[in-house]
Amino acid sequence: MADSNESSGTPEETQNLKLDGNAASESDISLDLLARKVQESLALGSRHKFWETQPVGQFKDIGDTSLPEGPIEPPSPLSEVKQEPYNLPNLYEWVTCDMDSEEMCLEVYNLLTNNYVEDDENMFRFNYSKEFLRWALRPPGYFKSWHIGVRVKSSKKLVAFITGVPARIRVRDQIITMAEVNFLCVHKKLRSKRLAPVMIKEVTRRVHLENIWQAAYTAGVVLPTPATTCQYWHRSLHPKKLIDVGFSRLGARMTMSRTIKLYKLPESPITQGFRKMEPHDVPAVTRLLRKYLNQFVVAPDFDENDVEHWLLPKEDVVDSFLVESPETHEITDFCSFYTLPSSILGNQNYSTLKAAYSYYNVSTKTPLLQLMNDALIMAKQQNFDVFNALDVMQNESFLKELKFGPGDGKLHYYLYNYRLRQALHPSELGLVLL
Ligand SMILES: CCCCCCCCCCCCCC(=O)SCCNC(=O)CCNC(=O)[C@H](O)C(C)(C)COP(=O)(O)OP(=O)(O)OC[C@H]1O[C@@H](n2cnc3c(N)ncnc32)[C@H](O)[C@@H]1OP(=O)(O)O
Repeated sequence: MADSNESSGTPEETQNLKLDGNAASESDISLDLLARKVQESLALGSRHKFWETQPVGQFKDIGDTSLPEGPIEPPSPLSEVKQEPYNLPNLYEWVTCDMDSEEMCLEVYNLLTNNYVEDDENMFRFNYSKEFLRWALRPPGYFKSWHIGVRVKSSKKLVAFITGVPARIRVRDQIITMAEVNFLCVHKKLRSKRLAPVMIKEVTRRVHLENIWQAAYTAGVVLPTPATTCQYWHRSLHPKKLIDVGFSRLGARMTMSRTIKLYKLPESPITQGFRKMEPHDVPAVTRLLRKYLNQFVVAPDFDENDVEHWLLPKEDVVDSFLVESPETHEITDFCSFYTLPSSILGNQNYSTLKAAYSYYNVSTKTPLLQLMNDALIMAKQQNFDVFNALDVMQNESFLKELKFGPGDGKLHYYLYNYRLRQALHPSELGLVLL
C-alpha cells in the first residue's frame, strides 16, 4: 500500500490509509498508466484466458475509437440459451441460495466473513452483515435464481458464491436493464482452480434466461477493460482507533491529541431543516435524485420503488438524510451512506472497524461541502470509525476540504457486453455499487 500523505491539500496527518475497496492488487494505476501497463503485459505474453473469450472491451482495442459504442454482441433468441447449468468439478454442486432463509443467509454470511475481500496486507476483511446482504440481494424485481452458491457434495459445505441483481442503468441516453454482479467469492482453500470463470459463466447464463444481456460490476483487480477507475478516500472519525489498528498512522510532527483535535466534529448537524428521510419523502427524493443523476454518463435510472428500497433508512444498513426548507417545506438536498464494517485481523484490542460509505448525495440549496459535513457529523454520532467515499460524481469537490485522505486502493468499474468509446473520468460516473 502506498503512503498517502504527499498529496497536496490533504492533511499530513492522514497517512498510510490501508483499507481499499475491493482488494486492489494494483496500487498505483491511473487511467493514463493503464494503457502502458496493458501493452507491457501483452508484450510479456500475460493473458486473460477467460476474459479474452468474453464480450468485454479487450486491452488490444484500447484507443481504437473506430469501434462503435454500445452492445458488443446482440442478444440471442432465448431458445438458444443453454438450459442446464455449467459443469462443476465432480465434488461440487450448484445451490440456489434462498436469502429469506435464516439458515442459508447465515451460511452465506459465514463464507463471506471468512473468505471475502481483504486489503493487500491482509489486515482487514469486509464483513457485510446478514441484514445488509438481504438488502443488497432483494431489490425490486430480484431473481432468487441469481443468488448462486457452490457446495461440496459430500459435506454440503458452502464454498463459493456469486450474485446478480437487476437494475436499470442509463448509459448516455440509453436505459438498459442490466445485472449488477457482486459478492463473487471462492473459499480460500479452493483458489486458483479456475472456479471463478465457471461461476461467472453460470451467473451469465441465468441472467440471459431473463432476457438481460448487459451487466455492471466492480473489482479491485484490473481486468479487460475498466469503464473507469476510481479512488477511495477516507475521513477519520475515530483517529485514535484507526491508528491503533494500523488503518492510518500518526503524521510526522503530529501528536495523538493534535490529531484527535484535527478530526473533531460538531455534536449535531448545522444545516437548518436537516433530518432523517422518512417514507413519505420517497416521491420528493426520487424527483431530486433523478434530476441530479441525469448529468452523469452512467447512472442508475431510479424510480420510486428503487428509492424506497435503496435509500429509505434501514438500521445498520443504510442512512439517509435530507434538507427540508423550514419555510417552503421543499426537499432541497439529500445525502446517504451505507454501513459496511470490516473485520480487523489479528488485533488484540479491536475486532471490527465500523465504516460508513458515501452513497448518493444531491445538493441544490445547501452547499455540498456543508451537506457532507453534516453527513460526517451523523456518522460520528452513530459511532462510525471512518467515512469512506469514492471520487465519483461531484465528490472531488469536498474530499480535501473535509479532511478526507486518499487511500491506496483503486476500484475499477466494468460493463459486460457494452463498449464505451473511451474510459470515463470518475466524475462522469453516477453509480455506486455495494
Ligand atoms: C449479461 C450478464 C453478465 C453477468 C456477468 C458479468 C461479469 C461479472 C464478473 C464478476 C464480477 C465480480 C464482482 C466482485 O464480486 S469483486 C469481489 C471479488 N471477490 C474477492 O476479491 C474475494 C476474495 N477473492 C476470491 O474469492 C477469489 O480470488 C475470486 C473468486 C475473486 C477469484 O477466484 P480465484 O482467485 O480462485 O481465481 P480462479 O482460478 O477461479 O479464476 C481466475 C480467473 O478469474 C478472474 N478473476 C479474478 N478475480 C476476479 C474478479 N474480482 N472479477 C472478475 N474476474 C476475476 C481472473 O482474472 C482469471 O481470469 P483470466 O484473467 O485468466 O481471464
